[in-house]
Amino acid sequence: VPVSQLSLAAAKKEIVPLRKQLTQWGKEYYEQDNPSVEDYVYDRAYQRLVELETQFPELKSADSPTQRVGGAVTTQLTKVRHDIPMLSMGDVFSVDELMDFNRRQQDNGDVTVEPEYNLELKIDGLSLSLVYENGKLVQGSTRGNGTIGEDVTANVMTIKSIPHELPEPLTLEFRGECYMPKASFVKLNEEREAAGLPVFANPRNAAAGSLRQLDPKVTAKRDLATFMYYVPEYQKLGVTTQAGALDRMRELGFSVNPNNRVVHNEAEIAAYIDEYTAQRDQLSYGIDGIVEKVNDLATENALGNTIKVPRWEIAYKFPPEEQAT
Ligand SMILES: NC(=O)c1cc2c(N)ncc(C(N)=O)c2s1
Repeated sequence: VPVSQLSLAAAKKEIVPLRKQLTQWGKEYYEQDNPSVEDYVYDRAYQRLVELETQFPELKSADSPTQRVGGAVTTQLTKVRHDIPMLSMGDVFSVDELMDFNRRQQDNGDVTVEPEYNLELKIDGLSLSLVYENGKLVQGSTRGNGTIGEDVTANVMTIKSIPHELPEPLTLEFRGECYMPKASFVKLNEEREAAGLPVFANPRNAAAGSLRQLDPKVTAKRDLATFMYYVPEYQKLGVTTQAGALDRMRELGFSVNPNNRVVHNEAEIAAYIDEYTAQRDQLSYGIDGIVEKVNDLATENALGNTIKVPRWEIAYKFPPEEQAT
């Protein structure tokens, strides 16, 4: 039933169990790296809760999953505060919705947004922050709940694609995705099966479970990989566009996904989405969508973020894959 046709009583009846269900799923996803439902199930339920709370603000409650970015952080790893929050992203599920987002973004009233976007693959892993001081890697951390993450410095030191030292003495944070290649995931689960250990449900959980280890020697054996994609203080890189920032990260020795593309209109956006929807199964790593970013970084800065998500980037999520029988 559309939220607009619900009575307050009916909304209350629906919102309570929905909130409990999302809190439970959130715990599984953020704390146990073992969600019991596909992302799209969670996303759809979350969207419904947002609609209900928007239509009936008197039903909003501080402990609602919509009032927190990400889940709670509960592991023995030490905590790290992200001075610049690691935000999640808004989602859209169709090209039409994506075009609506772009139109609203351009009609925002005070920031002129040139229709030039950088499209990137949305890697199915977990967010990673790397901090360098004078070109040396000093800290690695997870997103956690967006403000408080977990320190995984010793673990990231074992990941081959992460440079310990940059060719320039930069003091800067770099963000990206830590993921496990599909082939490594299959091999790891075969080994775990043979050893009578519980298997991981998907590569994302395997990456999260492998990165958030207390023992770096375990991480070292897990064949983790990275694609770096964002520099919060991009001004220090001497670039003006997101595409330029990716090139600079390649120059610095980071692993950066090669499939980004600068586009200027709906046809090019739709073509990119079709291309990678078709290629999804052939890629050696998991992707669950596309990330569209405003290419001009000054514009990105001017647009800024809402309390929970950036205004300058959006995720287009693929329809769920048919589960392999
Ligand atoms: N802001 C986020 O939560 C992002 C999440 C992701 C992801 N999982 N994969 C790729 C990108 C990208 N290329 O920007 C982003 S951005």
